[in-house]
Amino acid sequence: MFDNLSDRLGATFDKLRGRGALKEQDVRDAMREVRIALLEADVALPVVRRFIDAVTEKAIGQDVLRAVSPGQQVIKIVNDELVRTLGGDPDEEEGAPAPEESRLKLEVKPPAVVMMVGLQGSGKTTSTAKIARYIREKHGKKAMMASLDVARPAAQEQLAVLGQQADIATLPIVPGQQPVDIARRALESARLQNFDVLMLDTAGRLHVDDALMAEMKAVAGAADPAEVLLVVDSLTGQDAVNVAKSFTDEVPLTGVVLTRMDGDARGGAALSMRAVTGKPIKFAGTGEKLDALEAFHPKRVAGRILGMGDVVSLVEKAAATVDAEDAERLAKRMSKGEFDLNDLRTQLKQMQNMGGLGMLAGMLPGMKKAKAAMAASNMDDKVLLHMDAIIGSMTAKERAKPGLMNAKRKKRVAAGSGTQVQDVNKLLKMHQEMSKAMKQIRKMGGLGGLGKLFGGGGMPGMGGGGAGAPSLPGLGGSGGGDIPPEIRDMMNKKK
Ligand SMILES: Nc1nc2c(ncn2[C@@H]2O[C@H](COP(=O)(O)OP(=O)(O)OP(=O)(O)O)[C@@H](O)[C@H]2O)c(=O)[nH]1
Repeated sequence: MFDNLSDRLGATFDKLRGRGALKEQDVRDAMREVRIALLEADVALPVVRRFIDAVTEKAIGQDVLRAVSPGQQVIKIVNDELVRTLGGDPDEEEGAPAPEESRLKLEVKPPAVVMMVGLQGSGKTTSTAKIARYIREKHGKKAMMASLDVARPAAQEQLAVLGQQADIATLPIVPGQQPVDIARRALESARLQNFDVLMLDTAGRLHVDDALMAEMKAVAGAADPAEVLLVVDSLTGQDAVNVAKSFTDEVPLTGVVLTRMDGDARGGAALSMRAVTGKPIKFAGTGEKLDALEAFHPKRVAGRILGMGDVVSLVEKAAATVDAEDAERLAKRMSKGEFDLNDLRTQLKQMQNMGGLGMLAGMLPGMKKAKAAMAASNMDDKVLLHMDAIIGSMTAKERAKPGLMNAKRKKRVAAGSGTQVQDVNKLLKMHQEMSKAMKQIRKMGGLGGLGKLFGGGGMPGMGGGGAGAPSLPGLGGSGGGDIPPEIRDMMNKKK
């Protein structure tokens, strides 16, 4: 699991922290954890080996040994290797477009044929419509779709329905016509009607077999496709990679579409795919809706693998421990953009239940600053108890509006809670940062939105309906599996 990878890395690198230099043995110990995590994520063994070797070699190098923060250095090396394994360049600029090899090559004499192949149920038909739509939105090109699936009853109708939904032309169905003939008719029709692109949705099978491959070859021969995209279900892990390997050997694939990335928190298929097949992943399907398709960005996916998986385990922990009533009250307030010291107190209680402050803050991308504030004030879980006492010594008014407190009141509160004025100030500073972070998270659709991205439930206490908590209004996720652009940006920025 991805959260295992980050858990393991976190635990291992915590041990490394503060030692000043990385010893070979430390790196090897850390890599053992990485290896287990990757294998658990269903990454193919040769890919795991290559990955570990590459990281080990770089990590034991001179530069790393001189580093101030060895743990972080290794995390960076692991991250960069993830990006490379996914087919990206770790040094590319933030916000750069998808790598060249991941882009569609449509600059041929129109109509450019995009042939979709894959097993039954992989999401081929849905992806065909998604890509036709994508081509219109991102390339400004007009696409026509044709289904060559004469094996599955109603497959052609399914594509026609999707075409209607997305306002994309489909080739009229002629009952009884065979795939190669349909392909020829589609080409002719697309040419006559001046379509830029022709999407061919081919038949699937339950397994790779000779008849299927023969049909794919015949269609490719007749249609001379500019792109042959293999659609595989990322949830099937190494099976997806094996399917891809079989197709690669038979059909001139130009790229891979990984569907159901919205439900795949492990990324094993993504990590193995390129290394095993040598074909770039061009798109990731992120939901059932027709706009749930992303150009494949290795850096983003690497970021998700390393960092964002934390959110899932956080969600699970939260679901098990958070008091549902508190959570609902807090969510309501936060949905109005309110977060005072009473809320902070509730939140602190929940954080304690969930394993402490630092852990929680470390998990939430929006909480970076709050975490820095905590680190700066040397806050640990003992301080968490003090904070509860400090807030308990304030008046109701002060809890609602902490800005009201003057120096004299702060002194009183400190005395009343058995702490120092500087502790009170630290707490206020932290509240400020958290309240900012909360607003940011709220803007992004709430933690529910984050949780849903990775197939987890929402995060109770902060919105979204997690197991064991009621569905909370206001802050819920953005629905579906769509990744809101803000979160996408955030995932991109997060290293
Ligand atoms: N969550 C999620 N669901 C998807 C995704 N892509 C496709 N699906 C769903 O998966 C199911 C199967 O998709 P289809 O497009 O019918 O599969 P297919 O490969 O064309 O199947 P055949 O035509 O039988 O070969 C549908 O319910 C889709 O909505 C995705 O990226 N995420």
